[in-house]
Amino acid sequence: MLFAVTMDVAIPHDLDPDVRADTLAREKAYSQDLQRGGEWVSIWRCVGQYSNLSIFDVADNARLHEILWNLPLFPYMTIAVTPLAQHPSDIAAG
Ligand SMILES: O=C(O)C[C@H]1C=CC(=O)O1
Repeated sequence: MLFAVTMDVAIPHDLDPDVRADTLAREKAYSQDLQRGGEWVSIWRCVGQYSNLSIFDVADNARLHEILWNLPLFPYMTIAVTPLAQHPSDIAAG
């Protein structure tokens, strides 16, 4: 199942710098592991925002929830999920 997910990040300015650095490093490793595994298909920076738009290809809603819930930055994110379906005009779909 395909999902488009936007993640808006708002890390508190007074967060301990070591905690911030550790959280960001764990977030990057977590994201890249899932990208290598094929579930996190792509990640794009939303221009001018501390925000990304990502495409996920996962087994079901529960799996996407598990992935998002375990993001190291989850406590500092506002997340929006859009389920995707094939578009009838998509030439790649045949
Ligand atoms: O920078 C971000 O958009 C937040 C986050 C999501 C994955 C990742 O590596 O960082």
